[in-house]
Amino acid sequence: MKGGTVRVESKQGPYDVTVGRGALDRLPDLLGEASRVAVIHPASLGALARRVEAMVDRPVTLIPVPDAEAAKTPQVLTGCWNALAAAGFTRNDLVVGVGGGTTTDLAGFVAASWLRGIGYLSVPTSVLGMVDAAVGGKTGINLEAGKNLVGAFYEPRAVLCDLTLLASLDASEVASGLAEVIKCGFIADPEILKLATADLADCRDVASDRFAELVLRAVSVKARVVAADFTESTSVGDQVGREALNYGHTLGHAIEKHAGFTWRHGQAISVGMAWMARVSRDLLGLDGDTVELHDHLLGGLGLPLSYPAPFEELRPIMSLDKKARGASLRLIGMREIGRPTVLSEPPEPVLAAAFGELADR
Ligand SMILES: NC(=O)c1ccc[n+]([C@@H]2O[C@H](COP(=O)([O-])OP(=O)(O)OC[C@H]3O[C@@H](n4cnc5c(N)ncnc54)[C@H](O)[C@@H]3O)[C@@H](O)[C@H]2O)c1
Ligand SMILES: O=C(O)C(=O)C[C@@H](O)[C@H](O)[C@H](O)COP(=O)(O)O
Ligand SMILES: [Zn+2]
Repeated sequence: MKGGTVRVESKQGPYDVTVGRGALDRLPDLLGEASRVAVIHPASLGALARRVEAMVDRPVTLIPVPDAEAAKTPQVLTGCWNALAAAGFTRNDLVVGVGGGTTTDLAGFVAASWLRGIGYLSVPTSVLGMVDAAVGGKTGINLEAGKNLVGAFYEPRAVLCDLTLLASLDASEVASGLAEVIKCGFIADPEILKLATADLADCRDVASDRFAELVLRAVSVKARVVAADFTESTSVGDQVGREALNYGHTLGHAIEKHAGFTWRHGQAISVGMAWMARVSRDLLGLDGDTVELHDHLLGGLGLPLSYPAPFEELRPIMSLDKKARGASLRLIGMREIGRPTVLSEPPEPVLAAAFGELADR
């Protein structure tokens, strides 16, 4: 399998996510009525941004932004708004986000907020961007206080996942994106876990058929989940909607904040999933083999399974998680593979002990 198209039928959809080598060639057909196009990209991907500019037959404003989480700040957001104002962007114009998940989160929010919403086209260039961040309409920025605290649900008109763009990505970035793929396997698609178990090295090869199938499967999981619960509002009792995609993220986001946003998102949620597997074993009866499978797959992909800080320093940060309600912590746990569930007000000693177990491995 070398690629394919997944349709996202969300509340603001429908739109297509095109996965494959050469997917970027579709871009000129997706410009619609735009009089102008802004290309928001990390400065380090300037050559790619200029390649996109050359594909556009109308005025283009290139907006370079910092790399990684440094892009997701109020200051950078303001800089993007000012660039659109200077170039006279109007309601029919288009923002194109070209970059990893940090860039597409930022660019999507620029599009969502400029004139209360203009067209947005997403060109993710990292594994994580393709399998998760660019799909499903969560856009936004971080604050000093924590991850993704300001943003909007705002869908793109299309997502172009050109697998050839991944050739220049570091191995650690590939692994970071695969953490979200493994997450999709645990919450909704056991075939992902089988594909990964069969050949972990092949999973990390962005030119392999196995890799392309993993991307498509993860995008399909995300499309199904957001179609059923776009604004993350249908979890009832221990039944879980879009919040399932947050498996491993309560601790993961706390680690990112604690590390001053120097840890990659995928690395942080890897620790978060290893932790949640243990919490789920202790509180939801998840079997030991599935806990082991977390360690085997995540560790085997080169992802971390522990974080070097006392749990007491991470726990207060977790209270700012979007799933929390008032003083009550709500986690996404798992009863078995494919059966995520909401875990409300989990006993604190269990949380601390599970974290200690990771350090002792
Ligand atoms: N909106 C969502 O639903 C959603 C989902 C998952 C993650 N996220 C967010 O996504 C972000 C993480 O995304 P990420 O892991 O892509 O990080 P990133 O955007 O920081 O990209 C990782 C690094 O790879 C570089 N890079 C990107 N594409 C490249 C390429 N083709 N060649 C060489 N280098 C390249 C980037 O410049 C950066 O240095 C986090 O902020 C996370 O919170 C959002
Ligand atoms: O799309 C979703 O919903 C997710 O939760 C996907 C996550 O992988 C992603 O990291 C997302 O940005 C987390 O969002 P947040 O609402 O917890 O900030
Ligand atoms: Zn994530």
